[in-house]
Amino acid sequence: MTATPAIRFERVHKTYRGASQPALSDVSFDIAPGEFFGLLGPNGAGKTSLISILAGLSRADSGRVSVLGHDVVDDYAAARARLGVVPQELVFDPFFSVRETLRFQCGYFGIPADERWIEELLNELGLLSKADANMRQLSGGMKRRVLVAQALVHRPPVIVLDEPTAGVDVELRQTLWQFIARLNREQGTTVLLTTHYLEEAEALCGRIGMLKGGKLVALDRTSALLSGRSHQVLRFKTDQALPEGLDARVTGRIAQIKAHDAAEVEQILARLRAGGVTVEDLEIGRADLEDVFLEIIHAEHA
Ligand SMILES: Nc1ncnc2c1ncn2[C@@H]1O[C@H](COP(=O)(O)OP(=O)(O)OP(=O)(O)O)[C@@H](O)[C@H]1O
Repeated sequence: MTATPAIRFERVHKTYRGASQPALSDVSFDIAPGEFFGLLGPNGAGKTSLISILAGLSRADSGRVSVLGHDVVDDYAAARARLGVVPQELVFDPFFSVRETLRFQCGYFGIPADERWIEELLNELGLLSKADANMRQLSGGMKRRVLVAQALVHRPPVIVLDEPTAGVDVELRQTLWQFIARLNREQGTTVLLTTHYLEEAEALCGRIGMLKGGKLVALDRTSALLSGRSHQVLRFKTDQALPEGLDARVTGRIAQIKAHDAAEVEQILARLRAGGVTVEDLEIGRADLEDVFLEIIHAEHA
């Protein structure tokens, strides 16, 4: 018998009132207990809609979603108790202190406040010095740390993070990921993450699903997604315009061009030379998740 999935999405459909296109269309996949799973997709792909349905904040038109076997509609309280959700938006009661906010959250789940765990969360997330400050006195980054602590205070076996590092500084990103990775490794906590930082997803997630226009267009182990790309990527800096017909991705001064083998690398370099393009800091690397992502998202029939 296979284990009950930590999260199961079964044929989930959702069309918002007045919308011409469905936000989610027949989305089905499972996340196993203990997985670190990344949900990726461009703006408007449906990631937040799917997470809102999972968290019981919104209803699917059809299909089912469950958390450790508990349906998020029919068995809402049991499903919600097993889930820790870090939402994208910062919403708080400004009159509570950080510590009160965390205690209050325990009350919401009908469990007594576990003071030792609250101290540990405050410590791990760098919030100890702010524990008695009112929420309204905190910076945006500090508020985001509280959101994470709030999601974890009832020790959920499954945590969902919706773009937790959008607009946060490098230090918080590192603190947050070290802590979440440790929960995943040591306690077997299942993690579902959405992010626009593909290097984060590549570093952390064992498996990745990609949504596009409300449909699941890729679902595989991160290593398989990366190794499935046989090509390499030429990266360099230049101030000049590239010759016509070179399929390059250009970001500011940095250009990236796909090459399938050494001969193609030679050809590309020859064309750049012939076009009078001076290149700096040339390197040849393997395709990264961003290349895979762009390839899948831009695939005509995906
Ligand atoms: N409350 C709503 N009412 C109407 N349409 C909505 C609502 N929420 C989302 N949508 C639409 O549903 C689609 C999916 O949006 P969703 O926010 O789920 O995407 P996303 O992948 O989370 O995007 P982002 O990366 O920008 O956060 C979009 O077309 C969006 O405009």
